[in-house]
Amino acid sequence: MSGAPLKADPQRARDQAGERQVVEVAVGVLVCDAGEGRQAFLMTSRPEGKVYAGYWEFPGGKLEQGESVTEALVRELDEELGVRATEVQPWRSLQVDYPHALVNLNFCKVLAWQGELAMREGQRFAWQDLPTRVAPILPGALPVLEWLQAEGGFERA
Ligand SMILES: Nc1nc2c([nH]c(=O)n2[C@H]2C[C@H](O)[C@@H](COP(=O)(O)OP(=O)(O)OP(=O)(O)O)O2)c(=O)[nH]1
Repeated sequence: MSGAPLKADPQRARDQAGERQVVEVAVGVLVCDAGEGRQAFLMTSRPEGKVYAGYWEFPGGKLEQGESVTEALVRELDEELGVRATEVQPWRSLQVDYPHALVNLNFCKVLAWQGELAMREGQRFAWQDLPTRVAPILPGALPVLEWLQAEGGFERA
């Protein structure tokens, strides 16, 4: 990853500015076949009680001690969605400077999983294509939409 972090909500003060550790996060873009050569991707809303509650994002969460990105993502997808990811492809990374934390987002494409989706944290979910129909979207999820747009295949019929 190169360049300055994306600064979210720049008008707000930063917590513990100067002594911040980078928090590693594993994020999954679940992709499914939407027919006629098109694809769709899964977005979920942030549960109550978390920062940016109600904002739409991609499922995932912070790495625990000793975990790899893939291990953390498999665990988070099980905890949040009740599925077992079986094909995880590391994709892009991005640093975001939020008022609450400095995070390094490790985005992976999730191309296969076992089990039915079950929102275990009371979140909402929506299969999306481009342009998306959900709002508001978390600042650190917005760049993903540009990357998907650039790749093509996710536009609405
Ligand atoms: N899951 C996810 N997190 C994202 C995305 N974009 C983005 O900036 N983030 C940020 C928001 C949070 O600061 C951080 C993820 O932390 P989190 O609080 O959701 O993680 P967690 O599930 O491990 O939470 P917890 O156990 O501490 O409650 O990454 C995204 O698309 N998905």
